[in-house]
Amino acid sequence: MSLLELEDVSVTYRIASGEVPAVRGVSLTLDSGAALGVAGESGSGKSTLAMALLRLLPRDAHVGGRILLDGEDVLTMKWGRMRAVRWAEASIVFQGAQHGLNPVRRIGDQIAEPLLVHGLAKPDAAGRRVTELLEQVGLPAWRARSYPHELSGGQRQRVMIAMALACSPRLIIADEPTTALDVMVQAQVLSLIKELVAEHDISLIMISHDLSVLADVCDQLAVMYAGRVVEHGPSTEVFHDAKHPYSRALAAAFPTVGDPASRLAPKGLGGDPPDPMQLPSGCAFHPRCPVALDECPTLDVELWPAGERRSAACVHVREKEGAS
Ligand SMILES: Nc1ncnc2c1ncn2[C@@H]1O[C@H](COP(=O)(O)OP(=O)(O)OP(=O)(O)O)[C@@H](O)[C@H]1O
Repeated sequence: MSLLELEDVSVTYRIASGEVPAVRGVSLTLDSGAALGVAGESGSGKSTLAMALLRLLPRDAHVGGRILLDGEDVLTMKWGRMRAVRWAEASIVFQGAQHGLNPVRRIGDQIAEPLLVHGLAKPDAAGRRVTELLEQVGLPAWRARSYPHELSGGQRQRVMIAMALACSPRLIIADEPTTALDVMVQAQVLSLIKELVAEHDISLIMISHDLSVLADVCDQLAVMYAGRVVEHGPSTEVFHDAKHPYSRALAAAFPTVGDPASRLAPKGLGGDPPDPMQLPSGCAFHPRCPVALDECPTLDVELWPAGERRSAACVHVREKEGAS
């Protein structure tokens, strides 16, 4: 049974100079207890998509399509219901934990807040839950009395994960949860996330530019380029045998988890990702594509089947798989 279904989701920012189509026609499903990785370079629309899931986007963002969380459309929910869903049913961990924590409040009070706000615990019980959550994320109970500046970056990210777990949500969205951390701490936080989602049967959407990290943690991968999903399938297959030339370049840039090369741009790709306000015609990837054909600039691109439970938006896949 799907916990989350995205049907033709699009997000357009309306700014003074025009419209920014940040997410274009994304359809994905996430089964209960499964982990989906969303990969792509900076600007591909990953964070916009994540924020759209919990309606956390600024007012100038216009969202289309349907986002069904356990069958309920997030986009048409009343605000009261939406607030109840956040933290309690789905929570989000952002990149750079230092920005997500209040610098002048103790850690324990911040972890307890979602429990108290949602009326899920009285102060005493919330205190006990904070101790339990700190233990789950590998921090001693006395850390509840610390302030954020007394913790390392990795510890702060653990606190953010404890907050995300506080109300026992069914879905956690982790947006580049380890990007700001050094390689060793990154590996520790990743294994913590893996362990927690498995133990608590939580569904996970994890966002990263690093395909190797996602392949390590997630069952399924969606690769985004210029606001669209260009490849989707089981993560190890997409990572080791990508069908789209963009996914291949991303996979080649991040050979193993935590590799220092993960800070580099995709190998073999010239140029930059396109400006969403001036998207190339046809397949938006064609100006950077090493295997582009004459027809790519005018191609009506879609996700074509690329083997069992796999799809890719590349003309070569369409030809090989015999789709039309
Ligand atoms: N508030 C906003 N107003 C206008 N455009 C925006 C806004 N937020 C994001 N964008 C644009 O939307 C596009 C997608 O941005 P988004 O942050 O979702 O990408 P991303 O893949 O998450 O990138 P990163 O990895 O750098 O966070 C980009 O072109 C970005 O400039």
